[in-house]
Formats: sequence, C-alpha cells, structure tokens
Amino acid sequence: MVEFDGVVKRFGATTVLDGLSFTAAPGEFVSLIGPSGSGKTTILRLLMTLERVSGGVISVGGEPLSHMRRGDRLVPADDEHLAAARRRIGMVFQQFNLFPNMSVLRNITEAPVHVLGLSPAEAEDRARELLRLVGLGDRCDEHPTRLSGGQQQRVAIARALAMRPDVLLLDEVTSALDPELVAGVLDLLGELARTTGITFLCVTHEMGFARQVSDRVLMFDAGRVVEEGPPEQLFSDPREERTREFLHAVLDRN
Ligand SMILES: Nc1ncnc2c1ncn2[C@@H]1O[C@H](COP(=O)(O)OP(=O)(O)OP(=O)(O)O)[C@@H](O)[C@H]1O
Repeated sequence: MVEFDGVVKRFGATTVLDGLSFTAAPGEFVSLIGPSGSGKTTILRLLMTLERVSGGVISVGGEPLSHMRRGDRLVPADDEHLAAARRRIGMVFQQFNLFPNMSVLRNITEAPVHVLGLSPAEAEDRARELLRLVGLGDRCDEHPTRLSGGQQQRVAIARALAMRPDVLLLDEVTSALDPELVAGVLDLLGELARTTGITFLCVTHEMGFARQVSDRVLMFDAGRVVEEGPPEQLFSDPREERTREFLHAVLDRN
C-alpha cells in the first residue's frame, strides 16, 4: 500500500507536486502517465528517498516514509528512518543494472545477504525460487551477458523481489526491450502483482503497456492527478479534456 497525502515538492521557486494525493493498494498495479515534466519521476524519487517532501506525508504499508512518529506526532524523517524505509521499496530500471561479472544467482543473492542479513543458503534458496517464478530456473549459473534483454529484465525483476519489498517501482521497464520480448515481461508483471500482494507503481510513456497491465491508471498534469480510472475507461473514454488532449498527442506521435 502506498499513500500520498497532500504531497508538495518544490525545487526552489518551482512547485512540481502541488498537494498530490493518491493511494495504491496491496497487489494493485498502478501506472502513472502524463506529459513530460508533470512530476512522474519526482514521485518515484520521493519513494526511493532520493528526494524529501516539501509538504504532506508519504506512507508505505501504513507506516510513514517521509516522516516518523514521535509520540502521537509526525516529524520529518531523519536519514536513519529514510534508510530503513528505503528497504521496503524495490525498483526495476529501464537499463537492468545487473552485475556482469557475477552469475545470475549471485546477482540476486548479494543484497539479501548484505542488506537483509540472510544466510547465503537461505538467500540462494529464495533466489532459485524467484528465478523459477520468472521462468529462468535453468539459467542460475550463467552470467547475465549471455541472456537476452527480456531475460535480463526478468533477472532484474527477480532481484528486486528478493528484497521482499512492499512496493515495486517500475521506470520505463520495457523501453529497452525488443518489441517481441515486451509481451512476456508484461504478462509476468501482471501475474506477479496478482500473486505477491506487492503494490506495483509504474511510470511509462508507453500507453500500450499501461493499458495491458494496469489495474488503474493515474493521469498527471502540473503535479496533480487530473483523472484516474481503469485502463479500458481512461484510454477509451477519458472524462477530462486534458487527458483527451494528452492521449491524442501521444498516439499521434506513435
Ligand atoms: N533536482 C531538480 N531541480 C530542479 N528542478 C527539478 C529537479 N528535478 C525535477 N525538476 C523539475 O521538476 C519537473 C518534473 O520533473 P519530472 O522528472 O518529475 O517529470 P516527469 O513527468 O517524470 O517527466 P518525463 O516524462 O519527461 O520523464 C520538471 O519541470 C523538472 O525540470
């Protein structure tokens, strides 16, 4: 569960998020769409604790992330709180960022051993199970460079899941993939959201992706949610003029 409650983010005199409120439930796949500069990446960076809010509160799993509890008050989070909160958030990047010199298995076990403190045997069992889940159970000992882009993206997804996050952030995850590999990754992501109970929050410029895999789509503009709804409705019959304009502009470009 992710909750943004009246979140404001300013960079100097520029207000990027202007009292943004939305929630995404456990097991829900939510895509964020909107024009360039509307604040989508800023939302991900706030969740990754790379930026701090200027106002409002971000919570994950019912616990404040941007703030911490002091008695019955909330005070801005300190570095220690942010570092701990950060562990509840997983991220899959456009470029897979795998370690080329380690086996697929080691790519997945490194962080659980060094960050979560799992024993190597426990981390390895979990990694093998996740690699089976993403359809790569027979490729554990290979190096990532021997895998296709789609397979490397699956390893990156398994690596993020190995940290047992409450939330998985996806940043343009299919844009580096060949078109024929995209469908397989999309199916996998949809399946994972349904089966793991993790909240998936996805930033994408690819409307086909958002339409195929999301439970709900949020359309942003100027730091606010202009419209939200299930993909069939939002893409086929948008209620707001701003959404219509945006979708026309994007679809014309493609
Ligand atoms: N560190 C920063 N300092 C100043 N301005 C920033 C900073 N980061 C982002 N911005 C501004 O915030 C606004 C929103 O940026 P953001 O990257 O979140 O948009 P976006 O919706 O992800 O855009 P895109 O779709 O092009 O990736 C932009 O106007 C950007 O210039």
